[in-house]
Amino acid sequence: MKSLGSDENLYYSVMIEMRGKNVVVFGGGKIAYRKVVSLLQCEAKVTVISVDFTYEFDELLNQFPSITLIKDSYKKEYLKGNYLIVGATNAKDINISISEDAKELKILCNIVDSGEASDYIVPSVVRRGDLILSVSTSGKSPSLSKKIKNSLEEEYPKEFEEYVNLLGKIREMVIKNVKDQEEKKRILNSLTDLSVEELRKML
Ligand SMILES: C[C@@]1(CC(=O)O)C2=NC(=C\c3[nH]c(c(CCC(=O)O)c3CC(=O)O)Cc3[nH]c(c(CC(=O)O)c3CCC(=O)O)/C=C3\N/C(=C\2)[C@@H](CCC(=O)O)[C@]3(C)CC(=O)O)/[C@H]1CCC(=O)O
Ligand SMILES: NC(=O)c1ccc[n+]([C@@H]2O[C@H](COP(=O)([O-])OP(=O)(O)OC[C@H]3O[C@@H](n4cnc5c(N)ncnc54)[C@H](O)[C@@H]3O)[C@@H](O)[C@H]2O)c1
Repeated sequence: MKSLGSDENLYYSVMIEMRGKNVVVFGGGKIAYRKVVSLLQCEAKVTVISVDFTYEFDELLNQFPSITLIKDSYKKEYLKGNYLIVGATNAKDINISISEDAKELKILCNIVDSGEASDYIVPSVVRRGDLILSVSTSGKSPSLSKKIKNSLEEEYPKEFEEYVNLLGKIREMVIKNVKDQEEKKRILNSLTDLSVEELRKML
């Protein structure tokens, strides 16, 4: 079997259910904010530790009361009990310590200024309800990821949210009612040739 990767990285793409899981983010700047928002949207339980915070973090407190903000500098003790760690300070040496300490505790970390020190990296994402389009360049060019994301946003407009919902509902009906395996597969594959209007009529 052929190995997948480029020379440096062999990333495995996964989708993680984050609801209720503890995540600690170090840093209170622009990049930390971006990571925190996407984690909160997935209903993770986020604690942010930073020497200082941009004003946007105060606004987050109103919108997501589950967030905890702690004004402090990095300490290893903050890592314990977390499912994921994000090192997003602007201090390279601190980010490296976060990575080393996380490895010792066997907790996956994302270090925003070093793909190498990260166990996982974050892709550029387009969300249309349950349709999730993720783009990564394995760290080679986040700018290209963003550019491709922007073109996917146009190619897959908001209507795809309803489209995927309908496909999901009809798929369940087909799985329940069609027993023949080949016939089931044929029908499920053919559903994606139908328009939203045609799918709506099937319900
Ligand atoms: C996708 C996105 C998700 C997110 O961050 O949420 C993301 N970066 C985004 C944007 C962005 N980041 C940077 C720029 C400036 C232009 C440029 O450098 O190209 C822009 C563009 C902009 O801001 O306009 C600078 C940058 N990024 C990293 C480094 C350090 C390094 O390379 O080592 C530096 C240099 C810092 C310096 O200057 O020294 C590292 C990483 N950034 C990643 C993700 C991971 C790899 C993703 C991949 O494989 O493509 C990885 C490895 C780690 C991680 O963060 O997970 C988000 C898209 C936002 C969107 O979707 O709109
Ligand atoms: N991954 C990405 O997408 C991406 C994009 C651009 C930049 N970066 C990198 O991310 C880093 C952070 O960028 P930013 O714009 O958010 O920086 P920033 O200067 O706005 O914020 C840095 C934050 O780290 C905090 N901090 C510093 N030392 C700390 C410590 N010891 N303990 C706790 N908190 C500490 C500061 O108080 C501040 O809130 C940059 O150094 C840059 O290299 C990453």
